[in-house]
Amino acid sequence: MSKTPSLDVSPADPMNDPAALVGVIEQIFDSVLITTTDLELPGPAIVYANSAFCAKTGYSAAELIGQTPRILQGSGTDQAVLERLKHNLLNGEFFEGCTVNYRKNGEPYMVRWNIRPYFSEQQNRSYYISVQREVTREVALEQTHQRVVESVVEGIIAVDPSGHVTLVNPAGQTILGKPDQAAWIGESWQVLFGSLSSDDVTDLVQPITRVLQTGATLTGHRSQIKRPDGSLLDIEMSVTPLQLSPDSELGCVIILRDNTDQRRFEKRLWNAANRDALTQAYSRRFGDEIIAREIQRAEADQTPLALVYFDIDYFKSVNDTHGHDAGDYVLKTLVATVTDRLRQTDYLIRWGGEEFVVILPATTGEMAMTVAEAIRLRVASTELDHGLGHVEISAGVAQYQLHEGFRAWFRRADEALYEAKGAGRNQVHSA
Ligand SMILES: Nc1nc2c(ncn2[C@@H]2O[C@H](COP(=O)(O)OP(=O)(O)OP(=O)(O)O)[C@@H](O)[C@H]2O)c(=O)[nH]1
Repeated sequence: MSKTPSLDVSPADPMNDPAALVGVIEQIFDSVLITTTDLELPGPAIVYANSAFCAKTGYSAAELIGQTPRILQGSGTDQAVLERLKHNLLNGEFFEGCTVNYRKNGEPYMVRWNIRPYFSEQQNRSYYISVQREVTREVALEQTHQRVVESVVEGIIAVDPSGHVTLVNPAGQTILGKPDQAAWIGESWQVLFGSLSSDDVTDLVQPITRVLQTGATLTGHRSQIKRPDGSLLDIEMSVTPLQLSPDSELGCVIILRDNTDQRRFEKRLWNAANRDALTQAYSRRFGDEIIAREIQRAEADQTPLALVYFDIDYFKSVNDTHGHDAGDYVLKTLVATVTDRLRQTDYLIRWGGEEFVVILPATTGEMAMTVAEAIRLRVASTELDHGLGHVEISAGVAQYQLHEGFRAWFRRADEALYEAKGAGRNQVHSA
């Protein structure tokens, strides 16, 4: 029986081959520096610097050997980090930190580095082995991100896949009315809305929950919230899901935009375009739009629609006796008084001068008579300031007849008003 010949070539073990290890250290991208362990001035001496270190700092190996690593330090070097470094090394502990170093040409760069004490048994000598990586771009990027997050006017909230808050920027804190980020970090995201009313919470929590469940992005969700100090805020919310890996749970980034000023501005613009500047009743121009729309709806749905056309009795004498400003005050008060009596769905239009039209959707002529009569009584019983006493109105009421069109409808109401005036004023007539 023949014996299998044994191979006497043992597999190579690079870890036992100093030349191979030096080759690795010379080849890696990170800088490696080995120094003596003398911490007293002038400090440890460099005994080895790899090619990456030389390339990064601009020094040759010959220039570095025997020097102290302090030649890398400068005005921007963080002394607190160096103190920690010294403390750790004196205690024989591992150190890791980040600071500014300087190249041979004086150019600063950010470095993240670690140092481990190493004791060589064979040579009975100890070293500090330091591995360094330039992080200038990463730090700059991180600082830029942080500045952006801190300076944007939108509130930014980050929620990790376990549902915990990891970031609330200053705008987010202001919008949610709680200027203390620390109170939220690490908390479950629902806590963010804990100080809002339950309706507001539902309006915000439900859409966020949906994003976390479905992964579908939400944009432009509008909501009005009441902050802890009672102030109302119009906000617009967008929620973008975040997934770290295909099978992980979803986190998200919530963006809150405070639209209060914009909405206020839009409302002011809208009012300027559609309301009468003196009384804030709807303008005649917008009134035409309302009437056309309501006629169309009444014709389509076959629902009743009524109109009250009224004007102030003897208004000329208010102006003549008390002046134009007093007349303006009477008109404003009248509009406030009548508006107060109307439903949200009714429209009060300043038709011109001291004439007004009220459009009452889903209202019969009979019901409109009751409304007009109530308005008449309320106006007559409203005591005006500045010793003006009270004013009275006369009104004509007409229900829309299908397909008659606005002109005919309005003419009937006008005739009813004329009758009311002729019959002695301070009364309501029906067409
Ligand atoms: N102060 C003020 N007066 C206005 C305004 N628009 C119209 N008027 C005045 O309203 C008055 C309307 O007078 P008339 O049309 O004679 O009607 P009246 O005095 O109310 O008489 P009757 O309607 O017949 O009871 C005029 O004096 C107008 O100058 C306004 O915006 N401000």
